[in-house]
Amino acid sequence: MSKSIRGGVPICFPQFGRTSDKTSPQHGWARLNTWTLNSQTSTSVSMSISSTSPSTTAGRPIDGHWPPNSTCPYSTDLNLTVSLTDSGDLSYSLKIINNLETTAPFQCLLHNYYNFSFDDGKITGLENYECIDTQPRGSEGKGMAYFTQGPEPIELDGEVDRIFHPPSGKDNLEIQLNSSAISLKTVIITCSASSSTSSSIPLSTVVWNPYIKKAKEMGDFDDDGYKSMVCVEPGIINGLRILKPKEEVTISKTIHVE
Ligand SMILES: O=P(O)(O)OC[C@H]1O[C@H](O)[C@H](O)[C@@H](O)[C@@H]1O
Repeated sequence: MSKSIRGGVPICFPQFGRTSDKTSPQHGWARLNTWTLNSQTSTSVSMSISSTSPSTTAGRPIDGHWPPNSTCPYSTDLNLTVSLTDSGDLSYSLKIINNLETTAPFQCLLHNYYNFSFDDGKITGLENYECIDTQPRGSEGKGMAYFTQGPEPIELDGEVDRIFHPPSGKDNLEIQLNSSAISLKTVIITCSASSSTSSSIPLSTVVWNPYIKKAKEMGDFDDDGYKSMVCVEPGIINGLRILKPKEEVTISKTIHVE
């Protein structure tokens, strides 16, 4: 097992964050293990990883579904294709496959890092989402704050670590980033998820910037690295989603700059 890179798009699977099982790594095993390169062209690359591969370690799933030290009851494969489209967009397709005749609970999140200016960056597209703010400001002090995101853009003003769940009926994400880090161009992130056994799956997202103190605490991050980045992390993280027997779930994401 290795350390995940801090940049690009680490894949968080089968959970986002930590579980009460302290032996289970933060954000799961998928970003910590080596993926197999399956095919490559000048504009695309396809790779995969399997929970049952002998080289995949720390493959513990989420609480209550896989007791510590038990044999893995699941067999899930992840197939990822990243490609550059004819119009210059970057496109991701991540397929999560349950190989068994039993169910398998999971969460999955694409932990994208973007070049972004802390000072003037603006994030839009999350109005009416239900926000869980893990780093609330002012009188709310420590703990969590819960609110509905208004129409105003999200700006960075300190440590930001917020989870946004969509309002009913809004399954697909479309988020815009604007900042001088990208010459005030707009980065448009669109993301959707579907299943082989049902229609679309609602997508949540996390917005994260570590700010000064956390940036200093992270050994693999420049002290002032927080000034030029933001993570916008779409995923299936509103509770656990249960993969049905043999079900396949696909998360598709496109990054477009205009
Ligand atoms: O340091 P990592 O394990 O890569 O996690 C980096 C960050 O990921 C997400 O954005 C979480 O919401 C943050 O709480 C966490 O700090």
